[in-house]
Amino acid sequence: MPSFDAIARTFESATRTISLAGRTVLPVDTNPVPAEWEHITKIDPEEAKKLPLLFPLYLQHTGALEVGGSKDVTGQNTEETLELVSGRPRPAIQEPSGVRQVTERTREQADYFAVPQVLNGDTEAIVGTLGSGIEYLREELGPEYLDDKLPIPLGEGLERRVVSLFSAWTLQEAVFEAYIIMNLDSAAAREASVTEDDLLSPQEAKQRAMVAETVFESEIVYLEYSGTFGGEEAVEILEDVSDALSWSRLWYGGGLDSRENVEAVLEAGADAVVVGNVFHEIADEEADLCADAVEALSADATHGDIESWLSDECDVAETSAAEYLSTIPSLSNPTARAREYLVSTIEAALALEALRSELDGEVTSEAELATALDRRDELPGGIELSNVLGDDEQSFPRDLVAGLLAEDLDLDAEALPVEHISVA
Ligand SMILES: CC(C)=CCC/C(C)=C/CC/C(C)=C/CC/C(C)=C/COP(=O)(O)OP(=O)(O)O
Ligand SMILES: O=P(O)(O)OC[C@@H](O)CO
Repeated sequence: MPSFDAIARTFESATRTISLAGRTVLPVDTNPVPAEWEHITKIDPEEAKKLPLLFPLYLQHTGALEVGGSKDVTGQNTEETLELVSGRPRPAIQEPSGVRQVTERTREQADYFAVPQVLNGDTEAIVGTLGSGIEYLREELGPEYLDDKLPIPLGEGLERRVVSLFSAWTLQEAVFEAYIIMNLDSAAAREASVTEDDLLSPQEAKQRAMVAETVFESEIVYLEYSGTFGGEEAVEILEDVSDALSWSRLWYGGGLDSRENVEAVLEAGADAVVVGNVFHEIADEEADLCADAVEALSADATHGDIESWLSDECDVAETSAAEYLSTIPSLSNPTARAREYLVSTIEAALALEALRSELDGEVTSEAELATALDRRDELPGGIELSNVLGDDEQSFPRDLVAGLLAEDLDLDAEALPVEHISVA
C-alpha cells in the first residue's frame, strides 16, 4: 500500500503539472494579477508626496493603486496612506521597499501584496531583503498575529507550525514583481545598488525576464525608469521582453505624462503602465491654485466664476491634472476632465475655507464638529465624492472634511490622516 507521503507527493506533482499547463499550453489565464489593469497609479506614502483633495475623482479612472516608494517609507505612513486610498475607489496593492513597512494593519488594508525582486541589482535586492522579510513574518508578525487572533495559546510546537503556515501563505498570496531598473538616477536604483555595469541590453533583459517567468514564477516583470521616460531604449527592451513572456504581466513605469508616451510603451508590448510622479504633482499644483483662489474669489463664487478664473490663471492642458489623465488610455478628452476636477477642487477649497470661518469658536469638540457637519445639506466636495464612491462610503466626505477642519479648529480628534492631503 502506498504511504501517505507517497500519496502526498503524487498529489503535489499532479497539481504542479496542471499549474504548469495553465501557464503554458492551456488557453487559460491563471495569473492572479488582473489582465484588465492597463493603468496603475503608484502612490508614495512619504509625507512630502501629497494626495489631491478630491483624489477619488482622479483615481476612478485607474485600474489599481500601488502604495509604496523607495525613500522615507514607514509602516506608519503606509498604514495612513492605505487608510485614505484603499478601495477609493480602486483596489490597493501594498509594495514594500523594506521589511518593517509590512504590518498586521497594512496586510488587512491592502487587497494585494506585491514583493519587489530586482533582476539587475545586488544580492540584497534579490534575496537579502526577502530573507529578512521571511524571518520577520515567522518570528515577529506571525506570532503577533496569532496572539491577536487566537483566544487561547496553542502550545509551542503547534504554534510554530501555524506561524510557518502563516508565513508561507503570505508569500503564496503575494505577487512578485521582477524589476529591471534602467534609470541610474532614481531612488529605486540607489536602493537596489544598480550601477552602470548592471544596465541591460534588450537581449539580456529578455533572458532575465524568462528566468523570472519560468523559474521565479514572478507574476509581474516590471521595466522601471522611475522619474524619467525610457524612450526608444525602453521600447526596444519591451519589444524583446514581451515576445518572451506568456504568463507574467509586463509593466512599464517611469516618466509617463502624456498619451503619446503611454501609447509608445503599450504598443511595444507592455500590458500595463505605472504612473507615479505626475499624480503627486496634481496635489502640489492644486495646493497653490487653491491658496490663490481663496485670496482672489469670494466664498459664493459660482462654478462659472471659478472656471473663468482658472482659465486666466493657467493653461489647463498643461497642468499635471491633464497630464495624469492623459496617461489613462481609455479616457477621452483628459483636458476637459482636468478642468472639471480642478474647478470642483477649487470650489471645495473655497467652501472648506468658508466653513472654517463659520465654525471657528462655535465648535469645541469632535462631537460638536460631527453634529455641525451632519446638519449641513452639502459638504465641500461632498457631491463629487459621493458620485464616485457610492452609498458604501457615505461617511467619507464628512470624515475628510472633519479631519481637515479639526486641526485648524484646535480640536483633539480621531481623524483621518489628512496630513497626506494637498490642502491640509
Ligand atoms: C516579505 C516581507 C515581509 C517583505 C518584503 C520586503 C522586500 C523583499 C522588499 C524589497 C526591497 C527591494 C528589493 C527594493 C528595491 C527598490 C524598489 C524596486 C523599489 C520600488 O520602486 P519605487 O519605490 O516605485 O521607486 P521610486 O521611489 O524610485 O519611485
Ligand atoms: O514616478 P514615475 O516616474 O511616474 O514612475 C512610476 C513608477 O515606475 C515608479 O516606481
